[in-house]
Amino acid sequence: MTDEQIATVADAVKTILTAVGEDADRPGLQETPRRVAKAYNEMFSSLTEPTFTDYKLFHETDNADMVVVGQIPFYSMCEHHLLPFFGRISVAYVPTDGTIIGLSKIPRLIDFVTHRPTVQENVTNAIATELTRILNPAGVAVSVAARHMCMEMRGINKTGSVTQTAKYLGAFASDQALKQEFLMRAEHGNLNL
Ligand SMILES: Nc1nc2c(ncn2[C@@H]2O[C@H](COP(=O)(O)OP(=O)(O)OP(=O)(O)O)[C@@H](O)[C@H]2O)c(=O)[nH]1
Ligand SMILES: [Zn+2]
Repeated sequence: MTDEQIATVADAVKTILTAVGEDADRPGLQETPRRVAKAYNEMFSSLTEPTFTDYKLFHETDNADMVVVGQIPFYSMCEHHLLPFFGRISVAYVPTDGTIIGLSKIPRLIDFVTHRPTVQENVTNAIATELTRILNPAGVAVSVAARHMCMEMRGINKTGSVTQTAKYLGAFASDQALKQEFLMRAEHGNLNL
């Protein structure tokens, strides 16, 4: 966000504090609007990036087995309440023609799709869609498990409930054994590390 956008968000936060009945000028709150604006600048950082471009592809392997990156932590904000949802994402793809992506770029892609107001289903689908665009792989699998603060600290108040979503494309959609192997490796493959 620009300095002007940060100032606008800070003004809006001060308005909210006053509207809910706080004294926005009391000492403990004087810096709060600007802190919240800076926090939003981090949490919504990908709104200033139109597309995900920060990746390199390699063609150094003839490996056609699935690559699994499991249990990647993420934080996002639900677009309905602007409250956090967070959890873990497991991603797998089956390379085509030995084309692979730098491993760190998968968590970077997760940051790109989660650092904006969104819903869990969109996070799940966007990761699968972007990896398909980038890698044209033989298959993509994405599994997301998350806790939603809008279901825990307000509303229905169900503490600890876990929402699970998944997207399977290509070989993972057509081959049940491959899907099962992904789920097994994503959930249990790192227990001894
Ligand atoms: N499908 C989906 N729903 C979500 C997600 N995050 C929040 N929600 C839901 O969005 C819905 C918004 O429903 P509304 O009825 O418009 O809002 P509300 O009155 O605050 O709903 P309650 O949470 O039931 O009090 C709620 O059911 C939330 O649980 C998400 O990632 N995916
Ligand atoms: Zn919500």
